[in-house]
Amino acid sequence: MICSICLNGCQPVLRLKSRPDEVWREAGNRKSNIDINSLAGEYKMKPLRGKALLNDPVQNKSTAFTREERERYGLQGLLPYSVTDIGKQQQRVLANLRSKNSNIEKYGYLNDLLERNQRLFYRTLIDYIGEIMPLVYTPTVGEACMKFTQIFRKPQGFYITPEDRGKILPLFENWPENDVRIIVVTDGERILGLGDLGANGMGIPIGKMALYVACAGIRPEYCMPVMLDVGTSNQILREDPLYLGYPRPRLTGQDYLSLVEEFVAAVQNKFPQALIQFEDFSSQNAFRLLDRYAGSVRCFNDDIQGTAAVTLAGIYASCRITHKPFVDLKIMLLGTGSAATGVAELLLSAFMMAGLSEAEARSRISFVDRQGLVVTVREEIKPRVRSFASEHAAMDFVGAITAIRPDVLIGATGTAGAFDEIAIRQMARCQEHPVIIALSNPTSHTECTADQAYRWSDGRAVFASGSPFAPVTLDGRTRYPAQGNNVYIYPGIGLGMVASHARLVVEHMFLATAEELANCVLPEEIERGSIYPEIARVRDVSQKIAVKVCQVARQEGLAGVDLPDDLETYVYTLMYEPGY
Ligand SMILES: NC(=O)C1=CN([C@@H]2O[C@H](COP(=O)(O)OP(=O)(O)OC[C@H]3O[C@@H](n4cnc5c(N)ncnc54)[C@H](O)[C@@H]3O)[C@@H](O)[C@H]2O)C=CC1
Ligand SMILES: CC(=O)C(=O)O
Ligand SMILES: [Mg+2]
Repeated sequence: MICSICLNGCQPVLRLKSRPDEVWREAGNRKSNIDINSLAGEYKMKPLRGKALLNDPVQNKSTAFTREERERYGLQGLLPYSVTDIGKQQQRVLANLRSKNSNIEKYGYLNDLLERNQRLFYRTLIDYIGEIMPLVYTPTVGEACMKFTQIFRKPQGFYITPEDRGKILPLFENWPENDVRIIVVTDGERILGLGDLGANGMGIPIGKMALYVACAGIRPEYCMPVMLDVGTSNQILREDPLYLGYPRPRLTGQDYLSLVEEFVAAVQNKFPQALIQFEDFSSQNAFRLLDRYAGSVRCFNDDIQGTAAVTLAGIYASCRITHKPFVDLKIMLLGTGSAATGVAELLLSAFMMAGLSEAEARSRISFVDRQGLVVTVREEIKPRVRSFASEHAAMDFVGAITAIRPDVLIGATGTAGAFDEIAIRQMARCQEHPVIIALSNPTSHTECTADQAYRWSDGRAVFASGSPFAPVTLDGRTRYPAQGNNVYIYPGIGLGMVASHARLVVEHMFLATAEELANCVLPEEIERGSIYPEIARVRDVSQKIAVKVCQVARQEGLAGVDLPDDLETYVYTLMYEPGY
């Protein structure tokens, strides 16, 4: 019998909700010195009774408390008669959810559910990930951030402002958990393609964390969303009487860097096992912080590195549709920010790993910005982009497509419509199956829609986008766009880091996980033109990504524990599976 988790023949007994150490023993692996209970051990719960128990989102089961539990915990009279199981509760949640008129109402309802009954929230998110992910993540999270001041109900996550300078470490004592393994931190300066949203950007770390739990089985208590609220350059927000953030102009320069430094040092001190995920920083700070910390601190930047891996995976998978060898590809990037530059740098390594010289590899990658093709004769070029500048004469975007004839076009601009009809038609003139990856989020900021990409390429494009699009039927044939989003990478990276206790996150992890993600795309998905796995399989994917991270950690001598041979089983045993 094939296991529905790993799809490779492991015994379904692993699905049982045994204690992790029992599962591990069952797997027959005794080669490790790992104390599995310290990694995935049961969460120690406070003993609660009565109303306090019903009001505790971690322990609450609401109508699922059995008669015996109702008696034992003083719940009689506090619940309606019927005892229901989690499945029935899910049906009620779904009926409620689907009755809402707008996505933002659904977002609010789901947030309330999380605050009421954490296990029911995560179980439902996992079981209905395709339907619910767009409501807790892109695109709805973008709208939620824009409306954060109006829809705010209950504080979640941890806020740090310049007024906390010098006392971040003691402030961490206020966080209810001592064992934090993953921190997603933003300063709110580049929230999706929406710009500087200041403290309203807290929706992003919260949404990313929910997906860590749902997509990779990271235990909720290990997760800490953080807002480094250093002010905002968004004057409209600062002047909004309902604005909840630090209502000053954004901290810059040394004042900014020293606050981040204090935050990172405090994390090392208080939560030494934590992985820090930098998220939605401005491009300049994103690179600055990554350069400063990647070599010494367990951290990565999701927009630079997670996005690069997911994009590289999509490019690898596209070769199975276009039947072109990866080493022959020419890739054009629109935008020269964090995401595009991260993609170019990982692609460079991937091309070189595939046998190209550095010069040859660089020549396969071209950048276009608002001024057109980035060419060597230009005076002002961003330092990280300069080495990719093309030898061509200066020309506009469509001219560059015509001259270079890229196989793959990637948009990371945050600008709606940046792939217009002329550009897509030109791609379709140059290539039988142009690969178009419109990374920008949320949907309102995508470079082009799925419908546009298929229509303007006469149905021949291979299309993926950062936010999800429904299938498109054109000339009687249905096309299935894929979602090219770092959600396929970062949760697995986090799980792999939790599993391996690796000291650092290194580039090989992103190269290896990109390959693995591409391998996860099933033949039937390739057949229908998708370059990413169906989102419903994201937990299986994250498990495989985590295994790759462990393998790289072991190969590079970075693992903090002696990893066992059977990494699939080991990683699986660490994954939180919500239920009663
Ligand atoms: N799908 C995914 O997993 C991810 C998507 N993104 C999305 O990518 C977008 C960009 O993110 P970052 O690179 O971090 O932002 P960024 O602000 O660092 O870079 C955006 C770049 O696009 C350029 N640009 C804007 N409009 C343009 C146009 N019409 N033509 C040419 N260049 C243009 C800007 O000058 C800048 O260089 C955002 O919308 C973000 O949501 C980012 C990370 C992951
Ligand atoms: C997906 C993501 O990380 C972004 O759009 O910024
Ligand atoms: Mg991001």
